[in-house]
Amino acid sequence: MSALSIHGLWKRFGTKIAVAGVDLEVPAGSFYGLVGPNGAGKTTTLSMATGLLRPDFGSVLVRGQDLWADPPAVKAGLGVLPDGVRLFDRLTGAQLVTYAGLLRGLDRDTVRDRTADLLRTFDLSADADTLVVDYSAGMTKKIGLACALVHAPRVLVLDEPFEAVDPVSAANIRDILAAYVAGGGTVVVSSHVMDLVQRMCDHVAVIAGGHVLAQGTVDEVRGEASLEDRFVELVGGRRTEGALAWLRTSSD
Ligand SMILES: Nc1ncnc2c1ncn2[C@@H]1O[C@H](COP(=O)(O)OP(=O)(O)OP(=O)(O)O)[C@@H](O)[C@H]1O
Repeated sequence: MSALSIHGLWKRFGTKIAVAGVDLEVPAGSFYGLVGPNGAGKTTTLSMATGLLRPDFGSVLVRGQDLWADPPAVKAGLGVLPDGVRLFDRLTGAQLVTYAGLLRGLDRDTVRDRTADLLRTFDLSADADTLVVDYSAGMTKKIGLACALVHAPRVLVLDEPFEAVDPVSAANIRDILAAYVAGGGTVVVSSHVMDLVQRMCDHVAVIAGGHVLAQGTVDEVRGEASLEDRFVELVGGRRTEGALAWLRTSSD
């Protein structure tokens, strides 16, 4: 069974078609990368795939269950790190993770233990009592990830989890996610870092202009090339030649 199965997903904002008939099959137990240029429709797709944004058309099955038929029930099995959604940042880091755990129906003792574990793992124990509004961008990402993990979901959907995260924390997050996948979980991540996706993920989809251009195992999609070269080939768009001529100091 697929962990996530998306069929014919469409979303329009005014005259802008952000997602134009996206189909994705995320096998259970896979580490799935979603890549695409700015404005490709990744965040819109993931928002619809996680119950944050209602699609105009299309269906989303999470482990065989129709998400939009019963969002609260199906969302219970998902852990989500949305991109650009405001957290309740007037809470401290510890309060925010606690709140996320209680909201997911965990008992207080379990929430207390897991919150401490997560803060330690993400190197945030020293800032447990700092307001999230005062966190750096990378710390905010990590506390968001802790909130996504606290109820031990079977499927994790993470929109740009490594953005602004320092290299040591990124390596820790990679290890945590790899162990989670090894333990039977499924991870979907969007990222702009092709090298990271090539090394970390076993499956990948390339999306541009609201369409899926390629999907499959990383080796199938990249063929003989690196994922980055294949991405540029699929998406096109290297158009710097002759651009911004006025920026060159040699034109003085
Ligand atoms: N709420 C909205 N209202 C209007 N247009 C939107 C809205 N959200 C997204 N869009 C548009 O939909 C398109 C896809 O946006 P989306 O955020 O899904 O792209 P993305 O692939 O996540 O991009 P990036 O890599 O830059 O984060 C863009 O053209 C964007 O301007």
